[in-house]
Amino acid sequence: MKVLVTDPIDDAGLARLRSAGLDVETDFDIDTAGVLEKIADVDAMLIRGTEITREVFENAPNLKIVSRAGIGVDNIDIPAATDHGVIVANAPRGNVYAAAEHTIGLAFNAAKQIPQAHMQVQAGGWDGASFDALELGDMTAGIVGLGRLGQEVAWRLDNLGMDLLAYDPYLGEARARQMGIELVELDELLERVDMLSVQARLTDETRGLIGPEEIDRFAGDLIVLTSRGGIVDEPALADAVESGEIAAAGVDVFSTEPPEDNPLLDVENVVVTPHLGAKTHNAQVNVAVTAADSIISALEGDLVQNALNLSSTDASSDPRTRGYVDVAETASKIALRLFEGRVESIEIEYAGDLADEDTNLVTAAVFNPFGWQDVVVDAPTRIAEQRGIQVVESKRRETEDYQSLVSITVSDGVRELTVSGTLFGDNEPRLVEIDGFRVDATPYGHMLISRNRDEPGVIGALGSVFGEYDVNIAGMANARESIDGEAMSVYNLDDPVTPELLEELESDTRVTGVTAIDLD
Ligand SMILES: NC(=O)C1=CN([C@@H]2O[C@H](COP(=O)(O)OP(=O)(O)OC[C@H]3O[C@@H](n4cnc5c(N)ncnc54)[C@H](O)[C@@H]3O)[C@@H](O)[C@H]2O)C=CC1
Ligand SMILES: O=C(O)C(=O)COP(=O)(O)O
Repeated sequence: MKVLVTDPIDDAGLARLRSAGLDVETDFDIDTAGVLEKIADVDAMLIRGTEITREVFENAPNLKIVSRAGIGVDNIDIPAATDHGVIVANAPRGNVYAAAEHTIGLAFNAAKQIPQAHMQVQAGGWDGASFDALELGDMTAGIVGLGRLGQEVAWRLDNLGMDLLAYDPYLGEARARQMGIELVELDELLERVDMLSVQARLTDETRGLIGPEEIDRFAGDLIVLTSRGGIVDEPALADAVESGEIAAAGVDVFSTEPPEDNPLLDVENVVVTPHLGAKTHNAQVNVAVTAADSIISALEGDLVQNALNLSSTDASSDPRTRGYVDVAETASKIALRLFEGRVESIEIEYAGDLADEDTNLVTAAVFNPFGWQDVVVDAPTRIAEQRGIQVVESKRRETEDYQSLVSITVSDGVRELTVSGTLFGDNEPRLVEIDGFRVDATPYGHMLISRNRDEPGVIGALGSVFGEYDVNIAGMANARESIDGEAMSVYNLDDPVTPELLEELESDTRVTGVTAIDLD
């Protein structure tokens, strides 16, 4: 069977593949177009940064796995892989220490202006007074994204004597407390910390998370970026360091790599490195071997420990639960978007016929919308609990109205919110309860959920606002608590919801809340 390797990896990984009897082709100069030319007879791909688009999966009839020798998988279209039954796997642990050390290295280099001083001395200069170094030990650091890498960075900063805060919407408070870290909202973090360290993964949610407004709000001196470009606005950061509002920055990752015309490259107090975080010998061996092992497991039909998606071949292996994988993921995504607290626990209830089935894959799907890199096919509950989120799974045979029902309840210990879904007729997903409202909504595409006072004219008024913004309503489900009480409307829209449209809907005093959710 043929494995195509499109990025340089340590020889240990290549040797592993060859010793398993696989035919290994390496082509490190290849781009996505080149992949398309070669992919027809390829069974597995081992990659790092090569972009793997939907088109690749569409033209790869034999492909079973794309294995990433590294952590970030933002270069792979995972939903497309899942649609085509292709497993996506990464190497989640192999380079974390290397990347954490690099983060600390960058922090010191930027704070102490070491590269600038080095260049001065090499050029014959000797003017220590021209540098204005920062001291890390007295600082409070704020970590955005307290996952594996964020936690390794936190541990090292803690040992330098720094106080620590973090922003991470998918981590339980108790877990952070165990590490001596205070979890706060992003705005508070920006106002309270001296050093900002960004270790979140790049997702639709984190892209542009730290934009010009957030850079402006940041009251500290130092920013370090080592997870992915695109999370922090580069021109705004460059301006802030150039003008001295922020003393220094250390940047390993860029929105486009290699960076082209990137303003960060022109600012003296921004120390840059060429995505160097993982490039230690140990890390390179680790990730190459892990990625190769995943390929061998997949091609031998064994469980792939580091699989990140529920490939449709797995999900379809049991037609009784297949449809519920999507229902559960959607219900979980909607619950997370609507819930206003921090999720400390999650209850997954299976009722009706589904209670008799093996629901492991359905449970794993519940965690897909959480912003974690490791999506938990193997042991979803254990991984959630490692992140400080309690999981309660329950099953009951009886349901009032449905053959099967999956209900997801998220809670912060005080408030809770439930979303329930089922399959109708020909496996058609339906949402039947959202936060106490009984609805009959089809989850797909651009959705908007509004809560409003149950008064005449409100729905018409909202409809006119959609019209004004040229957004067509494809479907709508309405539910209410009681006459004159609160009502909920769930819209399917042909067009995406813009921030301006949201603002206008919210400006109607009869509307108590609107949430836009994109499902594909
Ligand atoms: N510079 C380099 O060479 C390296 C970079 N990386 C990057 O680091 C990233 C993180 O890796 P891990 O920590 O292993 O992944 P992880 O999945 O363990 O951690 C990511 C964390 O981000 C959090 N998160 C998700 N959405 C968020 C949001 N909206 N706001 C704040 N936090 C959010 C998650 O809850 C999670 O705790 C990888 O995705 C990869 O892109 C990893 C290794 C080397
Ligand atoms: O593992 C990751 O996500 C990294 O960013 C490091 O990987 P790379 O050096 O780009 O292969």
